Amino acid sequence: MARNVYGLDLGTYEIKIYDKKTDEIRREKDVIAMKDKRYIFSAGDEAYEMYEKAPDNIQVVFPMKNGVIAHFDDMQYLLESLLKKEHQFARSEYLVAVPTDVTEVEKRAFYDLVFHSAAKAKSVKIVERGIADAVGFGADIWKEKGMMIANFGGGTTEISVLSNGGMVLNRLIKIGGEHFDLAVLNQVRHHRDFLIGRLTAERLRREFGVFDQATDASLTVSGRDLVHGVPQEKSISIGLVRAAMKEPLEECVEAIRSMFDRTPPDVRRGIEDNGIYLTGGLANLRGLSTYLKESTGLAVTVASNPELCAVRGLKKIILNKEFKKLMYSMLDEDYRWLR
Ligand SMILES: Nc1ncnc2c1ncn2[C@@H]1O[C@H](COP(=O)(O)OP(=O)(O)OP(=O)(O)O)[C@@H](O)[C@H]1O
Repeated sequence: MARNVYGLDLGTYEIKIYDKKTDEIRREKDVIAMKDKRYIFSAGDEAYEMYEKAPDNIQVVFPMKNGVIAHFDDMQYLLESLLKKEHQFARSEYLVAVPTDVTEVEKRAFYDLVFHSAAKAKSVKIVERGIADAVGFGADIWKEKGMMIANFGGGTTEISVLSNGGMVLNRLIKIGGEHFDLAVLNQVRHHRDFLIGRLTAERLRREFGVFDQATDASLTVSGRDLVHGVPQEKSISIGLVRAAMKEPLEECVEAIRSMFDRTPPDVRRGIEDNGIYLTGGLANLRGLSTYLKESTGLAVTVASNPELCAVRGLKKIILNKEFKKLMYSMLDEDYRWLR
């Protein structure tokens, strides 16, 4: 008998784990800190705390890149160290949310990560992340004729069109929170000759958001003056931060529009009625829903705690037999049903 069942949403920014036994959702930053490029120094939130503050011999590494596993061994270590905090995680069953628009090799890596880890999984099942999101949102996925889910995450934006419990269209764009942060960082460097860290850039975009009436706000942040090479504090205006986010935002809107245009007419009608459902942590960005509404002409609804929507869906799928057919094993012969 399996000891426990876990739901895993392995994000570029944060890992979310649902534990059936305790009925809890845990989240931890998807980061490890290495010492002298050889030893693991710390993992998860503790490692993230060291980002941009660590001494030279400590390297802070993000094992996921653009929604897929970039450093397999580091990711495996991180997952194991998170699961070890649980009791008796060996011989458990796992349900993993995986982006749809990735290669088979990338998809397989999610499976191998769990199956061949010290977790000694009893079984590993996969569910498309867009579907987990829809279930987490509370949609009646079997009956809905047309739904569009846009998951704005830390490293990617995944757009899914669903109908009657199946995926009709899906696209993973390599634009997420970290790209917005880099855009802000570069904008501040070019226009103010001032170098800020990525975490400061994240703070600026979280503070200002992308859309509301405010035009004269500013925030004083620390960085390095590039003309004199000294640490300084400077006031950064809302206009500069929002100008930086314009380009990545427009790319996301363009992807939503083109997917909507490619959607079959019957499914489209459903989307016109329901609007777009926003999930993923970046959906918390102030003004994003208004911006998308204005630029696409569709209604927009943001999930509550949108970053947890997919893992909430995993929980429902694990607990509820009616969702059983949404999961599949990569060992099943028909696992390529989406292609
Ligand atoms: N209140 C907020 N305002 C703005 N951005 C936010 C807020 N809360 C979280 N975020 C952003 O959400 C992103 C993380 O979202 P999420 O946890 O869904 O990503 P992920 O699942 O790890 O990444 P991905 O889905 O791309 O693999 C980060 O970039 C973070 O800055």
